[in-house]
Amino acid sequence: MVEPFVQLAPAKVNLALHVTRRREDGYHDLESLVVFADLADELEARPATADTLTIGGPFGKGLGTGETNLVSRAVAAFRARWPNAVEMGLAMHLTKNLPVAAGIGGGSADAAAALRIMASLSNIPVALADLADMAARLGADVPACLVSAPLVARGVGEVLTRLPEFPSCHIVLVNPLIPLATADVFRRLRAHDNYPLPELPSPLTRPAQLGIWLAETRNDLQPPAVKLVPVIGEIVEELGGTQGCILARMSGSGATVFGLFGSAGQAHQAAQVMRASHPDHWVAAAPLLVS
Ligand SMILES: C[C@@](CO)(OP(=O)(O)O)[C@H](O)COP(=O)(O)OP(=O)(O)OC[C@H]1O[C@@H](n2ccc(N)nc2=O)[C@H](O)[C@@H]1O
Ligand SMILES: Nc1ncnc2c1ncn2[C@@H]1O[C@H](COP(=O)(O)OP(=O)(O)O)[C@@H](O)[C@H]1O
Repeated sequence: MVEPFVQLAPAKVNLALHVTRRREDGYHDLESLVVFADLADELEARPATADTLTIGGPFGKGLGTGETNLVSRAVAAFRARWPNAVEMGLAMHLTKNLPVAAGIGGGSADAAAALRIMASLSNIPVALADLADMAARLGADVPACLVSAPLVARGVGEVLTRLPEFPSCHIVLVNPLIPLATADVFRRLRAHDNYPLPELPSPLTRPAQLGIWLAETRNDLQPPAVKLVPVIGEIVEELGGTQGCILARMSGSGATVFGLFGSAGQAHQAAQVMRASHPDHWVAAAPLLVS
């Protein structure tokens, strides 16, 4: 049996997300502090006669394996741009551990993982800038997911500034398992020209410092999302009240809510509290990826 090529597709968390402008093309410019959790989908690839995709894992059910899947789209985009770079076919298997349409970029992370696999198997050198360009065409969050480390994203997500250092933090994610379409949330947004992110402290090394900065920021998509799914507001309040929680807020366009903690113990305790009061929600705790 040939060992598969494996890439993790970590969950994205928008610690802050300011919507700064509505553009002519209908999209919105954002400024977002984006981090990634040590909690991921897993993509495996084995040499095969043709490209195929199978899906398993707790959130794999109902997710199409055809050309609408972001993994298939990423592989097809890579092959169209560099037709002879990867000569063998690839049997891919996606283990879907992250809820779908949840504001934590699972699909985008899967696409980025597929691009990483293709680039690592390529027999010609692929410039990172070309890969990032392809990522941006697959989806607004895919360039950030290629990096999977703390960064500030601007534009619709294609202008990235990596952060040189980031405090060691832990995160709790709670999702009520109500999928929320990004387009619906933007459609409900009333204020389109909010102020940009304040300047980050430098160096940024302590969770408390991050907490002070985050208190000056928002997720502008949270109010419209709460209108569509009111339980998001209740989760923010409850998670925010758990011991040691620096900040609770919605990620992306929702419906996942994160709680930020300075220690693993506090995060696991908060996760237990949330599991006990919401046995029907998805609850996970993990460290943030900081390197
Ligand atoms: C909001 C964010 C923040 O990280 O995360 P998610 O909630 O999706 O995880 C992303 O910008 C989401 O990016 P992505 O998921 O690729 O968005 P798309 O599917 O392309 O967007 C669906 C629709 O939402 C609106 N949209 C999306 C992004 C944006 N910057 N402005 C918009 O107005 C557009 O109407 C678009 O047609
Ligand atoms: N591999 C994939 N995993 C998840 N969603 C996918 C995938 N491929 C395509 N999609 C589609 O992308 C949409 C956004 O999914 P996802 O990235 O999980 O959410 P979000 O953008 O809210 O973070 C879903 O509605 C889903 O139908």
